[in-house]
Amino acid sequence: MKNNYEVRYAASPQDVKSYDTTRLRDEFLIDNLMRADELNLVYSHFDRFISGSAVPVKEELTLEAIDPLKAEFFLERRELGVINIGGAGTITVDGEAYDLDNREALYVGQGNKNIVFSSKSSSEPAMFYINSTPAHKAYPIKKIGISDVEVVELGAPETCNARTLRKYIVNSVVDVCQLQMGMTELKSGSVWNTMPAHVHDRRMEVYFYFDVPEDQAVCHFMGQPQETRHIWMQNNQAVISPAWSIHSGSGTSNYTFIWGMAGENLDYGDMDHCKVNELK
Ligand SMILES: O=C(O)C(=O)C[C@H](O)C(=O)CO
Ligand SMILES: [Zn+2]
Repeated sequence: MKNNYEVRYAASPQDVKSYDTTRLRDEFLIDNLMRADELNLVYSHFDRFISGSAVPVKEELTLEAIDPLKAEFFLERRELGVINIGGAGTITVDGEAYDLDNREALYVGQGNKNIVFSSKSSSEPAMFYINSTPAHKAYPIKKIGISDVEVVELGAPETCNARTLRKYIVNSVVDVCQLQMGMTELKSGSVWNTMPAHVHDRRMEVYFYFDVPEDQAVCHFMGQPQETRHIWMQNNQAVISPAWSIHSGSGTSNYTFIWGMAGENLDYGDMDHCKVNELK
C-alpha cells in the first residue's frame, strides 16, 4: 500500500498509569515512518493532530483525504507543515512547485487541494516529515528556509543538555491557525532534550527522533511529572505526547528531533516547568 493511516484515540493520565510496555508503545509510539514509496499517517485524537511521512523514491506520492476526515481533500479543514530531513525534494501544491532542500520546511494553509511529494534523485530521496492540524482560516503557503528560522541555544555541556532549537513554523515566522513545528539538535556529548522538563496543558505535542545512530537509541520520558514512564525509541520513530505529559528524552548518543504542537494557543513559551529533582 502507498497511502496508509491509523487512528489513535486519546487516553487519560489515570488510565495510562496502568499500561504495560506493549500498551504504552501501541498507544503512543509511531514506528512506521520514513518507509520508501509510502505515505504513512497517524491520526491522533489528541487535538486531532496528524503526523506522518512521505518518502517518494521511485514514484511521486499524493496526500489524499483519509476516510476519518470525511473531506473531499486533505486540507479542506486543515493546515499542514512539512520538514524535509532527506535529499532534495519538491512539494507541488495545486500545480505550484516548492523545492525543499534538507532541513527546509513548507507551510500549506487550509483549502489547497492537490499536494504531491517528489524527490530530485531516487538515490538520495527526500524524506518528508508531515504534521497537520484542524484549521479555521486559510493562511498563505510559505517556504521556510534555514535563514528564516528562529534559533535558540539552550542548555550546557555540564548538564548534558546543550542543544540548538530552531523554530520553523511558529506565529512569528509564518501565519498559522494552531500548528507549531521546530527542530532541536543535540550537541556532541549532550544527550538530554527538554530537561528541565515541562508540560503545557494547553497544547499536545509529537516528537519525531532522527539522526539517531544505527546502534544507539533514545529513551523518551512521558507521563505526569509525578508519574513518569519511558519508551525506548530508535531512529525515525515518533511519539505522541498528551497535553498532561512531560516530553523529554535522553539518548545513548546525541541526536535530533522535530517537535510539533497544537491546541489552545500559539504561545511557544507558555510552559509549566518541572523541577528536575521533583520528577518521579
Ligand atoms: O529541547 C527542547 O527543550 C525542545 O525542543 C522543547 C520543545 O520545543 C517543546 O517541548 C516545546 O514545547
Ligand atoms: Zn513542550
